[in-house]
Amino acid sequence: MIIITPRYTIIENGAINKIEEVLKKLNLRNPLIVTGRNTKKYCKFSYDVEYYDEILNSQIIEQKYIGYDCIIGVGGGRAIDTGKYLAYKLRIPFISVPTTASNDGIASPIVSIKQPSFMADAPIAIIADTEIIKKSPKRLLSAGMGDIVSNITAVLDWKLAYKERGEKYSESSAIFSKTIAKELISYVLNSDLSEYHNKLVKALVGSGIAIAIANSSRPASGSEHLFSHALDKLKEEYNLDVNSLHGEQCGIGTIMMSYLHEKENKKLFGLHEKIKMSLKKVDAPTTAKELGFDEDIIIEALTIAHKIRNRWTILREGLSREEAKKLAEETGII
Ligand SMILES: NC(=O)C1=CN([C@@H]2O[C@H](COP(=O)(O)OP(=O)(O)OC[C@H]3O[C@@H](n4cnc5c(N)ncnc54)[C@H](O)[C@@H]3O)[C@@H](O)[C@H]2O)C=CC1
Ligand SMILES: O=C(CO)COP(=O)(O)O
Ligand SMILES: [Zn+2]
Repeated sequence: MIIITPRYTIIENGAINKIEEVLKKLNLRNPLIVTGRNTKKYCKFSYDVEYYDEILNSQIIEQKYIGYDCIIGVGGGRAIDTGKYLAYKLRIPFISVPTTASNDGIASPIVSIKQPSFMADAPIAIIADTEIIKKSPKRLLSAGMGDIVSNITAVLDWKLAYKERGEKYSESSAIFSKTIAKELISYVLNSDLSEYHNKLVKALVGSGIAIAIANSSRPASGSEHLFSHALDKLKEEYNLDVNSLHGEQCGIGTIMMSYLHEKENKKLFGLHEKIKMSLKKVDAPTTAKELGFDEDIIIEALTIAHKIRNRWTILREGLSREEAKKLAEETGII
């Protein structure tokens, strides 16, 4: 197995000014920037720029991109994912420049534009400017916490799949991923959050690297992500006007899935309450109402989540409507 991890990871104030230096070190000369409309203002370089939504809405014709020797993704999760995808299609390196810390796609080798997600290559470099990230909308930084607490249930699910289904499992990736989440939860619950944005970016980068080492999203995506993907599916199917974020949905999913794990393992007693408290402390949503969904949608998402992909989790063969309603009620989501 080949494990690809970033060669340069710069996480500091003003890091964006180091792009040229990093390009030089990597012997790259002609990048194409992929960004969004809200983040174009950070692309003050003399390189060509394309909007990620335009790339997603058109067919990628390789001839159009001849001459570029790398892609730089500047923005939130969608811009980064689109840049990563384009780089993968063109077989050129990808440099990740997050302008916020809303999910662990910053460093992961995964492209998750649509389900099922797929393994591309990890970024060759990550340039995370903490000055820009700190100023990004608070809501995006709260969502990032949801994508990190997810690691707790993702790892519990992964171990369950190993025990009940003999799935390949890596204890080192699992411990790495789980520790990242535990440390951030502990920091959030016991601090004034003055360094939250810094710790969050590092946690998200670590989580992406755990995915790269495992060569699977297993360390960071379990039943809580299945629930989030199910919500995305229902949003599209019913054309719902809800602008919930990936990390926010995953956070709510983690509260519910950790409760299911607690019921099967007394040692985990109190886990879902602790996760909920950490989400509340950073102002992330912890109820269906705060997330923007009707109760019925939450229940439906819980009943279809196990069918999203072939991934064994605490949901096993699925929840009935009654079980789903009870779970959402008992955890205070509805
Ligand atoms: N590849 C992977 O491993 C992963 C990929 N994802 C994907 O990421 C996407 C979600 O990403 P999100 O960042 O939650 O949403 P998003 O990419 O839609 O960003 C939300 C909004 O925030 C704006 N934004 C970003 N930085 C900003 C800044 N500094 N100032 C002002 N506005 C800013 C963006 O322009 C966008 O309008 C989903 O498509 C999800 O599937 C999520 C997790 C992991
Ligand atoms: O969101 C992710 C990890 O945080 C990506 O995982 P998926 O494989 O579930 O798309
Ligand atoms: Zn995620």
